[in-house]
Amino acid sequence: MSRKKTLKSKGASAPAASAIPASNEPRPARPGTARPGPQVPPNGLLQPGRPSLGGGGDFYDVAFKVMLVGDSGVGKTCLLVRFKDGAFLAGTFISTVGIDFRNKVLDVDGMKVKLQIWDTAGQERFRSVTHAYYRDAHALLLLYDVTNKASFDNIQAWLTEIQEYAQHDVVLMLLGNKVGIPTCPLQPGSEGRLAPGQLSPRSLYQVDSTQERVVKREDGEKLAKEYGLPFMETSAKTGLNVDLAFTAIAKELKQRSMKAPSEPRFQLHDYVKREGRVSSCCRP
Ligand SMILES: Nc1nc2c(ncn2[C@@H]2O[C@H](COP(=O)(O)OP(=O)(O)OP(=O)(O)O)[C@@H](O)[C@H]2O)c(=O)[nH]1
Ligand SMILES: [Mg+2]
Repeated sequence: MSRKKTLKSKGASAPAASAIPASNEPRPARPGTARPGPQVPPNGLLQPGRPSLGGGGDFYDVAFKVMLVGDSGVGKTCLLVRFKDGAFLAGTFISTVGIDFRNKVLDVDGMKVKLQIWDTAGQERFRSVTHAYYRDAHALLLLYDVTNKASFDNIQAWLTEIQEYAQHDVVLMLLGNKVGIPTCPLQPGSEGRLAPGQLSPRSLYQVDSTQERVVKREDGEKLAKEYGLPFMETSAKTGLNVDLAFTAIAKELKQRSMKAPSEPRFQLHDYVKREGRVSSCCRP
């Protein structure tokens, strides 16, 4: 049985996701504290306007659990901090111990959608801790680092793990992190897209740091296509596509949770392809 076939069928015709009820929310762990797996949420949407227990009193209509996974050092914690606080954790790399979570409420087409985002430790020694959390995740963001080939090569192993521990209908997205926004002159209003002829060939593989890109965008796209996954390149440092990745997940989960959607079905793949910014102009 090929992985491609199995994983493709995971995302295709998934049933409605079950939302997390406010009363069953796990309480926030102290940063760096390993905790046992949370309770399985029962089916059903939340009552409109229920306050969030773990999110500082934010109001929301529906809540979902999202998990960040991938090798140690790919930028999971930084991606979450960028999304939650709009900041970049530069400086010394402090590896996550166990698991931690942050909440953020998004306005998705008039509905308050709370994402409870679990930041897992990428280090092998914490794998057994994180396994316990997969089963309740509604969505997974699987990251690799475009400056670290091993982190890309390990994606297949992560997919096998996801297949083993996550729900069959989990929403899954592949992200290549640490890409850069081009530094050459931009056309007005074209942030992230460059005018033709303004880049040197080196810029094709630009990253947002002094590290060299070793995983081409095309390789990420190819792998994602092979497994039927939506794909984007991101930068926790510059914020490139970070909000978009979480918004896309929130839109997909919200749509799935609605019994009889009034609007046309949300197309996750098309959305990220259409809205995603690229880090080089040399690609149509
Ligand atoms: N240039 C650049 N550096 C980044 C980016 N994201 C993270 N980093 C750096 O990469 C290192 C690792 O980032 P983390 O977010 O802690 O990595 P992690 O995936 O959470 O690692 P674990 O907690 O060990 O699983 C840190 O030094 C960050 O500053 C990015 O988008 N661009
Ligand atoms: Mg971390």
